[in-house]
Amino acid sequence: MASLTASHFAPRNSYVNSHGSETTENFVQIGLRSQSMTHSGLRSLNMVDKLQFKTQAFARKSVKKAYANGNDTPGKIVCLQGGMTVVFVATEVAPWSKTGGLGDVLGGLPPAMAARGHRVMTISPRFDQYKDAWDTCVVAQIPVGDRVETVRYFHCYKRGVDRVFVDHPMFLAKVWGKTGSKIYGPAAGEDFQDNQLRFSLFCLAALEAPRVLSLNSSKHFSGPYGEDVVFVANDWHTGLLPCYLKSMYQSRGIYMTAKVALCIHNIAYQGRFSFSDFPLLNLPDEYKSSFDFMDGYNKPVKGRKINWLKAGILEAHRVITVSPYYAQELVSGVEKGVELDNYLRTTGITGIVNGMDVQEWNPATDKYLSTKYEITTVLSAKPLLKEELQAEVGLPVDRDIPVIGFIGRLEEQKGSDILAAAIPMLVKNNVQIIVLGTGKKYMEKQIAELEKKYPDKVRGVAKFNVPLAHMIIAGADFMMIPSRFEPCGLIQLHAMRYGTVCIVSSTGGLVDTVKEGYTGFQMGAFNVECDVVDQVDVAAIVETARRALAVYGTAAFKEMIKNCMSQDLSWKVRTSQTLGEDSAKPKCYRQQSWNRRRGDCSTCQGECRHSLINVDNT
Ligand SMILES: Nc1ncnc2c1ncn2[C@@H]1O[C@H](COP(=O)(O)OP(=O)(O)O[C@H]2O[C@H](CO)[C@@H](O)[C@H](O)[C@H]2O)[C@@H](O)[C@H]1O
Repeated sequence: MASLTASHFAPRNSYVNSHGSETTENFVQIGLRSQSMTHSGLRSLNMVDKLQFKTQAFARKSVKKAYANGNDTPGKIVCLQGGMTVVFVATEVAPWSKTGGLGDVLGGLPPAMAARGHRVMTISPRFDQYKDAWDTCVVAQIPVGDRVETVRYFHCYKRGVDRVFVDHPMFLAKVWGKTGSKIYGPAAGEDFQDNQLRFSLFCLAALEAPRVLSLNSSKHFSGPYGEDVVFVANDWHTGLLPCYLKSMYQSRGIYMTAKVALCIHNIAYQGRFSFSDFPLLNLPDEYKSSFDFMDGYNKPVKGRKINWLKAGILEAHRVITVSPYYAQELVSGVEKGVELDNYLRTTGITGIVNGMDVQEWNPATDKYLSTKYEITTVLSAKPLLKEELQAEVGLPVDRDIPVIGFIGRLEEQKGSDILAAAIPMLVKNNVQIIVLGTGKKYMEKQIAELEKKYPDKVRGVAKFNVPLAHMIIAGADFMMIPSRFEPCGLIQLHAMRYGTVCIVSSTGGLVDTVKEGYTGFQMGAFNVECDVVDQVDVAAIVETARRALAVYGTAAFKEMIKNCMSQDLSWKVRTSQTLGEDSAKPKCYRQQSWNRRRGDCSTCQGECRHSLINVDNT
């Protein structure tokens, strides 16, 4: 069976050449949880506590008090003397830069951390002239390849977080914009030739920032961040960060207490390059073995390679990922671990489910919706929003026709090709299907052809369109998420918050967050082979959609809408859930009795899906 490594994945994280990027989060969650007043939380903190958690009791008490008082903004919160200094490093930070979920997480998690009393910075490239970020006039000289480059730091302070942007022509001159695929390459699926130099420069600039910037926007903190820092690196682009920390700083007595947590948002993108490129990275030879990698692919060169993500995994102090079930999948074997499973089994990996940004995604205040709503008004608001959505995309306007939405990159991970194969059968039902996504050209074409064939039933919008994404999330009755694999997935969280019932494949975070018959419908795990569309999976989509459509409009469906909306899916609650009471419940780490259709485990009656899977050998 072809592994997920094959060059199936598109651009933004291109694949065997340069690759995806995303966020940071789990580690933060660890930090959050560390204050969540549970034993297990503190236990799983063992890395963090070595860093800065010197006054845990005080911190826990203060946070408890702050939340008891309803405080959730940094302006109001008690300043925690025992809090951490956390620096998130990622190529995307919404709303300034975003091609997918990485940007979302970097947008939402840091403010949640700050609200807990931590001092929090994010660092990302300055891809555009962001109107709210000012030139600090601080520059740094950064060795990159065989030359030295000057970077400038731009800054703004939002929701308690120092947002820092690294300015250099390798970012801004190439991209000029926040959502284009040009963050990683000139077009979808292509990488910039100099991506290794770009992200090497970015990692070093990120390591300099906490030392050279003196930031004073916060009421609670001022001056440089200093050296007692927890860096949260995200995905392969930041895999060099722990290597540089050790080789260029700690070897000189700097950052001696600093640590790096590496968060994997998507292991399919690893940053594999020719082995002969190693000297470009300015690392001592002793690091070669951490990068050394053999695979059977010819991209970008045949044979021996360097692998940035592998090095990040081996050199970071801790490895985390975005859901417990994905953590399990990553260590389960070569297919889902994409040839890094054996290293992860050695280092250990902790999975903590993502939260979502409940400010950006709030049906009660959503600026893209003409009708705002919450749980008590959802049943009257949704039909209106559905009609608007139908009119917007040019489908027949009829509130009684159930609408299924799909939002995501059109590529194998997201299973848009499986959905396309299922659509001719799906449209035999009384249903409309709206697909919003960009990605591989042949998949965009597939959707366009289906639209031509079924003009009254199918719409495909091949654009990155945030307002329309909000309209679909609110106006659709169901959200279809047929991913071959899904580390966590944010679409289903957004959808549930808006009372839109999800139909999901049983993988990664979709297993952890969508409960069969209660908040959605599970389709079972799909074949991860990317170069085939498995007819069993097509049938699973058709059969599950039929099951969901049969419930549409019934009292049970209304109940599901309410179940979805009554969950708190924010970062705040996520963190306390995962490290809090759920970690005390019985766990089924292997989920041997997993029922792929029902989406739960008969041994634990589903409880295992909320447990913290800590595959930790350290
Ligand atoms: N055409 C379009 N127009 C407008 N908006 C669009 C869009 N296509 C996608 N989006 C938006 O981009 C985000 C995608 O979120 P996903 O969780 O699917 O992320 P992705 O796969 O990129 O991220 C990876 O990282 C995240 C974060 O850890 C994991 O949840 C996920 O499983 C992993 O694959 C959503 O906010 C969605 O609305």
